[in-house]
Amino acid sequence: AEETTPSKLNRAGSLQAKRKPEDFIFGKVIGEGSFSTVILAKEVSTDKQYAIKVLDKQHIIRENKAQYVHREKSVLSKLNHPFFVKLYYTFQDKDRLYFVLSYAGRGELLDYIQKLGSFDENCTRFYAAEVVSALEHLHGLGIIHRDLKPENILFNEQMHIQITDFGSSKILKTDQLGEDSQDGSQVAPGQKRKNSFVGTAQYVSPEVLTSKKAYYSSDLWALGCIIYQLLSGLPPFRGGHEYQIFQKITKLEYEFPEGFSPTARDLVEKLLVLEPEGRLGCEEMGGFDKLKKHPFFEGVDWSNLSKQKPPQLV
Ligand SMILES: NC(=O)c1nn(CC2CCNCC2)c2c1CCc1cnc(N=C3C=CCC=C3)nc1-2
Repeated sequence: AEETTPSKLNRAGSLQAKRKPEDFIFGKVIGEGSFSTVILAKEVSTDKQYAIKVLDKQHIIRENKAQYVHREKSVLSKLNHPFFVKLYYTFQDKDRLYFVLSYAGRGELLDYIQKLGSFDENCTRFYAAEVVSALEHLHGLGIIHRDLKPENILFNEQMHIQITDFGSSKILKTDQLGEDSQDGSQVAPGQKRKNSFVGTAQYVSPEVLTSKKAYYSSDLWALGCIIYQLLSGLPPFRGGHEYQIFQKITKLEYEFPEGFSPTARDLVEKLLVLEPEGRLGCEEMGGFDKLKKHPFFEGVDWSNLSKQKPPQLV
């Protein structure tokens, strides 16, 4: 009998044929991870472009990374928000796993910062607001990104952000009663845990460096670094070598360039706080509502950012 294509229920609960590699024409490589390659691909039947993350099964097993792959898939499957890359399909063949993700065609925020030198206040306000809105959604799902940086903030064709790369994210709580889905150990909601992962030097928070604990507010620290970098062109903590950067972070050794606006400075100073519970936007400091009310965000309409026309990047 002819082989029937296996099918499964999609998000909307309708039957969906399982995709297979032959359904796509693979093009250029757009990203390389330690155990994944991201390839631009076109679906033959729809002509739609996707970013397909291809993972080698043997390599994942050899490097004992299966738990990270499961975590990334479970995080991506939970995420259904305009400011995150979307996971459409997953399938596998004998040697590889395939994650079919939305393609953010306008590339990385980092490229625009480097091309323009820095963003003006209006563009910084808009895109910082999109990142805040994205973090509010992510933390609301009990997920920490843990490696937020301008390279992982992409733009779609409409120039709205698409946050990506959840290979190093952490699920602090699932919908069940605080059970941590990765290894089944019980983690009370909001409680922190020992972790092996450390983010990218310039954006890693002091607590991850000293106690290896992941907090929701570790992403707020990264937000502070990103806002500083949007307005000044460079991240606040810099150095020739990682240990020099780490030293400056743990000693909160950074300064503002001439002309940095006082309102923006006040916001960055409220995010780059050594104690995680002291950062504007964390629960202990009034949560995201308090952060969204900061004077720097005056005039932002938080209700429909993804529907607004982004300011022209100048
Ligand atoms: N690791 C990933 O999941 C991933 N990696 N990339 C490419 C990386 C390139 C370096 N900076 C971080 C992203 C992607 C994804 C998800 C899905 C995804 C969707 N669209 C793009 N688009 C790009 C367009 C131009 C240049 C780079 C990426 N890229 C990705």
